[in-house]
Amino acid sequence: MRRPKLKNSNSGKQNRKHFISRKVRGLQEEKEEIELLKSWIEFGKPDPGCNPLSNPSLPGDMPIGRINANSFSQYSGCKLFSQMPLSQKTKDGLHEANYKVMTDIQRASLPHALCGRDVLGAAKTGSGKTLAFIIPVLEKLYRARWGPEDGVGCIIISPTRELADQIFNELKIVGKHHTFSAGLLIGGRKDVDTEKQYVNELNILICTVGRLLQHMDETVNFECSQLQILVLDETDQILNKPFKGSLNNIISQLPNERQTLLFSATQTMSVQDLARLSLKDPEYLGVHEEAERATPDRLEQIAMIVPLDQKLDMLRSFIKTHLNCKILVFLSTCNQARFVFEAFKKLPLGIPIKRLHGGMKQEKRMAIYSQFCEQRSVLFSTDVASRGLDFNKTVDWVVQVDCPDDVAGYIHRVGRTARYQSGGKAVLFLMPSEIEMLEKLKAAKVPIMTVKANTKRMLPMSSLLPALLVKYPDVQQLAQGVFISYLKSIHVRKDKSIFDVRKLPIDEYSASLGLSMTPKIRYLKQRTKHRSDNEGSFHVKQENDTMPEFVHIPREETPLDKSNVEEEVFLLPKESQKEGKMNAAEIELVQPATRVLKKKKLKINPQRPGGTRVVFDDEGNSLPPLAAIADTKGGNGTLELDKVNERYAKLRQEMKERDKEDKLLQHRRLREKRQKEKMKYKVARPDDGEEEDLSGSDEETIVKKRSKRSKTYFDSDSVEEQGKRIKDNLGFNADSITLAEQEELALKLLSSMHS
Ligand SMILES: Nc1ncnc2c1ncn2[C@@H]1O[C@H](COP(=O)(O)OP(=O)(O)OP(=O)(O)O)[C@@H](O)[C@H]1O
Repeated sequence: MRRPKLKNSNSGKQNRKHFISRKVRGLQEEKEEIELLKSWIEFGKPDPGCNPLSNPSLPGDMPIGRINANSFSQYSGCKLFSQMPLSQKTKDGLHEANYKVMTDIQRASLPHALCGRDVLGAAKTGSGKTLAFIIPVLEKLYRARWGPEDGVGCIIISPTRELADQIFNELKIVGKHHTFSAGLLIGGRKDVDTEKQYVNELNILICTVGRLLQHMDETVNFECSQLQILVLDETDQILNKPFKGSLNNIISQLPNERQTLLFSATQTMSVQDLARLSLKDPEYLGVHEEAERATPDRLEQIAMIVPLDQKLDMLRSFIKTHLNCKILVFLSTCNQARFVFEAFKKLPLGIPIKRLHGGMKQEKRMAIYSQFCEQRSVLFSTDVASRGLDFNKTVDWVVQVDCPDDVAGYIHRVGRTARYQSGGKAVLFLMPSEIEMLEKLKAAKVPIMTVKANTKRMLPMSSLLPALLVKYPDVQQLAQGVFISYLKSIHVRKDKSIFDVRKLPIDEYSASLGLSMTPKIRYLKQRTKHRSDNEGSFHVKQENDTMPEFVHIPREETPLDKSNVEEEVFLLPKESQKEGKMNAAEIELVQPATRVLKKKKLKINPQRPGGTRVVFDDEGNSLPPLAAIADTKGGNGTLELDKVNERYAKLRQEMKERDKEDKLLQHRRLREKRQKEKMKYKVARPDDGEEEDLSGSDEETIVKKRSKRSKTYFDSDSVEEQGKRIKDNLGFNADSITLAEQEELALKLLSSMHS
């Protein structure tokens, strides 16, 4: 597009001056506000270890902020956001989102978090923990005058992609008037390469563990050495398996000098966890510890004893009698979510149904999640939706068809309803063998009432399934997958006093899924013996009566089977596989029963050239590379596996070290570059005493630099076209300069270059 000619150069100059002086005035005001906030926060900061909830709240007619030269209004204990030492931009964002009165966790944690302390916050589900960390993040970066040249200032880590997306949206709402750039970095997206290009330009990263680690490992310039604040949402989950290893890796790459905020409805942190996170005198704020119940007050909870083979009938009856409700149904495995969804699609319930599980494509997951927020429907989900998700506070019923792993799992699942000030209901189907769970729940202050299911009014589902399975072979395959994966999900659970696979009515369960024959499950008595001989050690099964074990005899593979296999592996403790810590029982779950683990000796011909690398012997004759480690002395050309392993380990080590050196070098270069840019920028900042100099090139540098502080939201899935997307997202800020103003500036630059 051609630049329009300026008709009147005088009026152009005047506009320019007007614009620049307005900008400078804005900067001066910002500087003064920051000074005020810093003094106010310092003046009224709560004593370490105190819970601000116990402080009296501020009377309504008290002045807010500076009272006289050296004193400020009290903020620890106050009830309204407007009484807190927050920037006007944050206050405006909160006001527009209709956030006025703080919740308990916000009242308790904000005063500590605002003055830079590490915080461990625990409060019931739906009590507003998200704002309790978003506000300190915005404020910390604002008071540090964080800008694009400063790079990543905050990392918020979430256990699931949907929760990360929800946090990102909340940040966009509350941080609307700030100029920071923020990015959503979550797995399951194709365009990681585009993310890599922009990740260093972002100030706030909201990410899942895996994607963050991927950037740390793969993005050449990824730099977070200036990190100011780290947030872990659902901390207890992130600190445990399967995230534990990755999180340790991430933490090791972050600077220790930072503020850390940890939040969850169920905090089960150990001293080691605190040490891992290098927390400094953290403030523990468990605001509902003294409460009578661990779950929201407006939540009604009931439990029903339902035998395994009647669960589907009960579920169908339940949904049919609650067609006007939004219902979230939890199942143990992806296979179950798939199967139940497919079956109910073919036997309609009279209400829209959806499914959500980890085996789905990311775009689909996001779409389902958004649809369920808006639409009255039934969502069949795995625990992927059990934590943090708000669904617009509109879920009426949470139905747990399968018992959760533990009490914490239960609290998070039921917490998807009765959020903030709304009410909700939850029902738990318990098998007779799982009744002990009720005691555990009651001991953890979960008020749950047992009701008797009215089996007479139960609508049959299992009786309809055999015909359905005959008609749809793909659903039949799914049913078989459900059978296997459900048994495995019970088998891998830790609490054996409740979850005992031997107590399950296997044949009845198989029949209730519509299967004409129970899939072959060979029960083996666990026998573990470690034997070592000359060839090394391996596991063999041995007699042991304590725990049964099962091995699934694989069927012929079909496309559906493939997905089942993925899920079955998913059900196993992944990290123990990775870390080589699987016990014999777990190994048996993944190995076909007939597979014999044998250590083979590979034979090679040392004279046969192979590969491109040439190795020479003492006489200068060329040898293939592996010949160097072949047992040539013995004369049989046998390749010693130990030597091979040793060699590979050495090579791996070398590569790791080189990789590390490269990364360090790259980081150093980048830091130097940033430092230079920052210096240039800081020299040119008006708050360093240069705001008076508004003529000539300095003034242009200031405004140009400041105008760069427009906001970018980077959500790599939100717009189709990459380049367009990034451009489109620039300039969200109401304070940022308009296109006409930018053109004007560019014009001035050009004319000053020519003159
Ligand atoms: N001060 C407030 N005023 C009004 N609504 C609020 C306030 N704080 C939070 N909310 C609303 O309450 C709901 C629950 O908040 P949030 O998702 O932060 O809860 P949570 O404690 O993080 O829950 P979970 O433990 O399930 O993650 C959201 O819809 C949020 O918009």
